[in-house]
Amino acid sequence: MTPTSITPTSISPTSISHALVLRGVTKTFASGPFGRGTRHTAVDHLDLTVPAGSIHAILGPNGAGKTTTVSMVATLLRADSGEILIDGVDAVADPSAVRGLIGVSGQYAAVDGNLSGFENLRMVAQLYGMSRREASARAREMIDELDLTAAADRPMRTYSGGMRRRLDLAGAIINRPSLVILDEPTTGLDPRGRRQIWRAIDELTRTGATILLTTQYLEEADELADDITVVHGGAVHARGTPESLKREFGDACLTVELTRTGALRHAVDVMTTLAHVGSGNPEQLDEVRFRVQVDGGTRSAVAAVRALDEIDADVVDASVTAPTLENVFLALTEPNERAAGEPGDETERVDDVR
Ligand SMILES: Nc1ncnc2c1ncn2[C@@H]1O[C@H](COP(=O)(O)OP(=O)(O)OP(=O)(O)O)[C@@H](O)[C@H]1O
Repeated sequence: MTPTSITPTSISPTSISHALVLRGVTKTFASGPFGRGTRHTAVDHLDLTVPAGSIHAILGPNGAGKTTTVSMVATLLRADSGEILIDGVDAVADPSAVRGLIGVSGQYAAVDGNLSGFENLRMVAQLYGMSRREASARAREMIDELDLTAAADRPMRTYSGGMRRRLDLAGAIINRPSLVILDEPTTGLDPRGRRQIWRAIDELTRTGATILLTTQYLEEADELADDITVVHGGAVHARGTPESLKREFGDACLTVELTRTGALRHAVDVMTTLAHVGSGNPEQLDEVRFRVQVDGGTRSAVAAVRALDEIDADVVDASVTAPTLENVFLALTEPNERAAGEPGDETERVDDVR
């Protein structure tokens, strides 16, 4: 993974090369027969900048507009308005030029199930205009890189889900695109299959490729992404590095275990009075444990434990867990989104971005 850290507004257009720029991109769909019903805005004035060679993840709940966004970047859908630039080429005005610059996952896995993985890839390479010899060499190279050597000459219909995904990824990158678009590349894979794809994606960035990724798996974004944009209702809600988002929007959690005679109810009542030191509402986990968010990290965890000590609560164990991207996701996409604090150095709220 490239250790790039960006602050979108702090990057001057000349200071860094952007593989992908979206400005004010909007897409609406009409409902009802013949598209005559009400219009629904799937993507709403979306701005995004992705530095060359980095991995950018778009996160959001179902229906947030992720697939619509990547489909517009992939020239599979036309934006209603706004600008999409890939390596400086306008995807709306010149989609065919852009198609030579991008690779899109999900399009190659089922080319022909009776052909072997190698034959499928060679065919895709030839479709990109490579000679048969060049296509064969490139297909073999991809097969080896994606760990498919042993199965290369078997009919593709015998491949497992994970192998198909890797073959699909090989098809998406066989033409050495500068921007690779991966829409939920590991959905449905088991943990081993997922990790194999992660390794392949990581390897890909070493060749200088830029990756735009959507995923439902927060640990996937955490593992792979240099930067994350959280979208909700078609608009950007926040963006930053995984770490800056966790710092800004995720809360650490204090879990406390008392002895059986440790007066849990009383302890929980005391916790509810500690909002002034950054504790949230305590949640009772069982008859001896409760959990409470501690906005102020260690400081509020220490204050909480002190308060328990003052009431002789018989604490057996108290541990603080670091915020996760899941906390961030939930905080930013819940229906009554909490009023998040001021943006940190590396994290932006949508109001700051537009
Ligand atoms: N072709 C279409 N016609 C009408 N509405 C559409 C169409 N495609 C998407 N939408 C709507 O646009 C919104 C965004 O959909 P999109 O598929 O981009 O979301 P998503 O974030 O990818 O969701 P998911 O995680 O469920 O795949 C949704 O409300 C969806 O119903």
